[in-house]
Amino acid sequence: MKRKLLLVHAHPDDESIATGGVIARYAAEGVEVCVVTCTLGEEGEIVPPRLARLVAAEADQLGGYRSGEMAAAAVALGLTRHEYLGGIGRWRDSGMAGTPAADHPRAFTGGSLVEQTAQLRELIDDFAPQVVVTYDSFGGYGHPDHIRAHEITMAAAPDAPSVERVFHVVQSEAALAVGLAELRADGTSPFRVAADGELPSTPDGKITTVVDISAHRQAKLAALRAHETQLTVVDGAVTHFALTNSIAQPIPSAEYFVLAQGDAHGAETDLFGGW
Ligand SMILES: CC(=O)N[C@H]1[C@@H](O[C@@H]2[C@H](O)[C@H](O)[C@@H](O)[C@H](O)[C@H]2O)O[C@H](CO)[C@@H](O)[C@@H]1O
Ligand SMILES: [Zn+2]
Repeated sequence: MKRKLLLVHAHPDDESIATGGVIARYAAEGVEVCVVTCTLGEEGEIVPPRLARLVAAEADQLGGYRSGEMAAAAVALGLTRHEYLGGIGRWRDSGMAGTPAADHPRAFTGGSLVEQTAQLRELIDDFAPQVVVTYDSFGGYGHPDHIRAHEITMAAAPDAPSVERVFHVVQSEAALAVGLAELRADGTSPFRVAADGELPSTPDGKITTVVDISAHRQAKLAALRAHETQLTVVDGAVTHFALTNSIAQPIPSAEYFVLAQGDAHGAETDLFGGW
């Protein structure tokens, strides 16, 4: 049976930041991979000064520009199917918690949970994945759109006939600490290295699945570079990245998951393991 993996993300860039390695790995292994992105990331900040006026408060063109970044990242990852929830432009980036963007009439978090869940379920029934990946209930770091993406996925996926496993992608506490220590020891990052405990992570005792993505790290880096409005990739002794907040973050050679539903047998190092 053809293996199929579906990943549900909030903004263009999340697919590469959180799961770029597993997308590249499984696509290379012949798994059919589909990413659903819930918004166009219209409310994002912008790194390159030459693009600064695209922001929502000025030309309000960032969403369209990021759709192009998303397409380029898909090519870098070997991703062959990408969907926007409800169709491109249906749901708008709600902004960080507490910002007025949440009041926009098309804001993702202001939309109907029932409608959005039905839109996702329609995609799941059409694609028929055995494995579905999204964020944990905190959305990874608390962004309202990430939390809503978790909510609709956990409403739509578990009882879909094809779905056998649902995973939450998380940051490994241990891998993050090692990566930050390497960045501090290297001492050459142009960005501030996050302090221990500053970035959200999951205790490794809760992690069920560690997928080695070292063979696909270059594809992940290329996909990250495609999202130039949102982040900077720093090449060097310790290749790392920083979002628009200019906080240096490591790029581990594995991606980490917590099995939220399904049979854990054989899933220690492979989302499809044991089958
Ligand atoms: C990775 C991610 O989810 N990015 C979101 C996030 O962007 C952050 C936001 O602009 C914050 O104010 C910055 O300090 C941080 O560096 C950014 O990563 O929220 C944006 C607005 O909702 C969203 O467009 C972006 O994809
Ligand atoms: Zn996001």
